[in-house]
Amino acid sequence: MILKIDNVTKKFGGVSAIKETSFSVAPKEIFGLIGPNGAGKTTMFNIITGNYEPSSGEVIFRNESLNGLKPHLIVRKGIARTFQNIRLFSSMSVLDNVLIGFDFQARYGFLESILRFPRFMGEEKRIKARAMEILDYFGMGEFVHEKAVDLSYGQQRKVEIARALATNPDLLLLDEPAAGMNPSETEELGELIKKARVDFDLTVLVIEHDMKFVNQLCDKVLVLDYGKTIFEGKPADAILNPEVIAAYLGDFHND
Ligand SMILES: Nc1ncnc2c1ncn2[C@@H]1O[C@H](COP(=O)(O)OP(=O)(O)OP(=O)(O)O)[C@@H](O)[C@H]1O
Repeated sequence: MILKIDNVTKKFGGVSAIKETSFSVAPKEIFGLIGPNGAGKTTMFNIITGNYEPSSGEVIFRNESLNGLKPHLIVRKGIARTFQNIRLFSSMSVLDNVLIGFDFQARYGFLESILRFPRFMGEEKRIKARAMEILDYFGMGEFVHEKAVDLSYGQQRKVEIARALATNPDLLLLDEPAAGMNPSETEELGELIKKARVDFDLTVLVIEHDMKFVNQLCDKVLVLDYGKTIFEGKPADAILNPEVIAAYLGDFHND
């Protein structure tokens, strides 16, 4: 298993957003985290990425506990994410937004970058080429010099994924990647994520509300409701499960 969530609880004041939840994600799996609004999905992402500390329980990534690690260190361990609300720098170019993902500072501090100027320049060139390559992969090659704000919603989501991939992750967390996309864009994105899993050697954990998309994309799903697991298994079986149906009140497109 590449990721193991071991009996994790997260409390905010008196409210438990996550209650004693456990699950494991296998290498190269596309694993869906689903459930109605407020079920605790984004909280789970925030725990995995170190934005929140679990109240109890443990997150284990490649046999190593992530508890207590700051988010930037977790990125360096090989976990990257996108956000439910797109977080691009709107007035910066598409290319610069992706370059941020490469985390220059992590490799070269300011002084180091002056002392090793030639090497730094070589590295910068290499990083730029890789950023262009990733953007091309997502069909964004012709937009690299556009400002992020001038792109469509669907294009911005692809740039966010490209930026996450720039950190060279083993595990990619996608928070509602298809939100705001039309059905054909959604289907295209699903195929692209499946292809990227192979080409970028990725394990993917995805939060999504669109069950058609989940069905197309995910090998396995975990359904949360009020912070508790109510189903784990194949997406096609989830939509037939009475407890899952009750949690959604029979409406899988309630968002
Ligand atoms: N920082 C916080 N402080 C207090 N309560 C929070 C915080 N973050 C989340 N919660 C609460 O935890 C619960 C789970 O929220 P969370 O955002 O994880 O749900 P979700 O499944 O991602 O929902 P959605 O589909 O609407 O994004 C909610 O009741 C929410 O109000």
